[in-house]
Amino acid sequence: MARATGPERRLLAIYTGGTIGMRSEGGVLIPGKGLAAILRTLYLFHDEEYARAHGLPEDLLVLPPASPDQRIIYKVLECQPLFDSSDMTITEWVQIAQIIEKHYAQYQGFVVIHGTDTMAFAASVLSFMLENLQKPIILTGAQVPIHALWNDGRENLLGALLMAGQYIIPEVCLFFQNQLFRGNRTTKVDARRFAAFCSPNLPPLATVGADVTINQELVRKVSGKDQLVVHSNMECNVGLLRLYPGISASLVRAFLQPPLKGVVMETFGSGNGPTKPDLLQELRAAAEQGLVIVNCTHCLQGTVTSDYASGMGMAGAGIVSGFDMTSEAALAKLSYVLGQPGLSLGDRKELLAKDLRGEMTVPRAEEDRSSLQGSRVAWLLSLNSSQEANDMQDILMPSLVLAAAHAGDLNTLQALEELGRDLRLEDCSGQTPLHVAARRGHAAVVTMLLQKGVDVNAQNEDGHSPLLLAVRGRHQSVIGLLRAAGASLSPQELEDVGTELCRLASRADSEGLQAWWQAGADLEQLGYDGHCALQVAEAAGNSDVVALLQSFQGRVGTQPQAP
Ligand SMILES: NC(=O)C[C@H](N)C(=O)O
Repeated sequence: MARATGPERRLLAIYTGGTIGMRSEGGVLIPGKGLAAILRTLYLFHDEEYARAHGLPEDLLVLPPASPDQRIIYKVLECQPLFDSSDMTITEWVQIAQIIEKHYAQYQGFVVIHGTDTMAFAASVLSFMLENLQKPIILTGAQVPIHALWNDGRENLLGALLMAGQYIIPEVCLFFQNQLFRGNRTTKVDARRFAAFCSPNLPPLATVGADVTINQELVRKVSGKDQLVVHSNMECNVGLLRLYPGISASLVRAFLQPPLKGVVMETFGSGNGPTKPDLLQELRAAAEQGLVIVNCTHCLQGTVTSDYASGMGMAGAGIVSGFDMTSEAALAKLSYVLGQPGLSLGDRKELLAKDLRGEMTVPRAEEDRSSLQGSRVAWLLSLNSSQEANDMQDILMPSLVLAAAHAGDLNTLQALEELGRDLRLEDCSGQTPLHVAARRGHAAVVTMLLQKGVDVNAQNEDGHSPLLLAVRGRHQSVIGLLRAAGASLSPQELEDVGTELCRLASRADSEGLQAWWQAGADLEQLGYDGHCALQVAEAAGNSDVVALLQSFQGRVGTQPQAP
């Protein structure tokens, strides 16, 4: 973390509300206007003499000298209306991000004065909305109003201004009680004590005592050239579901209904949950219908693993591990990832599995698994001199090929193919590399495998073809590639498609319906109760889906082939 230089540092303090500026009315605290006026009267927050001597405009405040050769000059931008943060939503946080975007060039840092109740959510959302940050954005607030005699607001706000003014921290942070945290790692843990926040799975970026101690290696590095990108398109239909002992399948089903598009599921311990088949079936069905589920532990510390039989892996491959993310960060990430336009379901899950803004610790083994290049492959391929080595290659090769297909690792597949390895190998469950690549939506790998002449309609042990897996993953480009290569759904795969289409229609899942149509399914097939998807969509009032289905009517067999 570089120390900021220059005689003047300009900051924008965006005041959104919260206890820090509240006043008492009728015995309760309500957001209070005029924070800048209060700060102007406090010497620690404004050096009037300096302001006059330097002819600073009326709306600027200046801190007393923090170092002999530097002044921090700031402006308080008061939002209208001011909020108790319990009332804030993604809409307000998008507005804050847009304010930052508008003033980004003018200021060297930003402080967001915010209520504490939802501050961890706000910090998490802002961290995903603001990509390629080169300047500090520091959220702070208080447990007690700043004008009270005994309060934490003064210390917190002054600390946030000093950190934003004196250091170049290219992150969304939260400053509270002398600690600077990465914002998307925080959670509020105390309703009354001044130490209201903690960062359970990442140490603070900085700690203030007699000295300011910076945890250099934790601070994210600035990438010099990249422009700030503000992602305002955040998906609001995301939710949080906390599992508890005895939770019923019907309750889970009720919660997972449209318009919900993604859910953070808080599970027990290291990512475990009840193994009741009906509950798992609900989760599996929802995931298959395209609902994105992120598994986070409801423990304050620790990470989701796959150590137990009761792990959520039981519910199927549809559930993404949130590792050690807080629920606040997971919800924000889900909202960001689902809000990104033009991505397939597989792409979205891949993004969720990555550490995007320092919000989670991905175990090293996971990272390694996603890229097979490097020492292990090189080692394996170098073993070509002895019979023993050949035997070893024969044993390991199918899983290596499948793992490369899973990771979308085209280079490794090409290397293996050049060495004469058979890309049509299947594993013990009949899964071919094409199945795996189709399921994950890796269009480049699918193209390469098709060019090598693999069987486009190969069936795995469950009788599933690569096309069906691509449909389930809603990977439209892959569906197009497979269809162009002659793939078609088998009568067995189409057996109960009517019921599935009705479910998709009831969930307003246009993407899912489109995938089936593209794969050649007849969308007029009736479900188990004799209704078709169009009737279900009409009854549910899903007008977009009705329009989509009507546009497909009478077009069976005319679906586009390769893109
Ligand atoms: N301490 C606080 O700021 C709590 C307040 N209810 C808020 O979140 O706005």
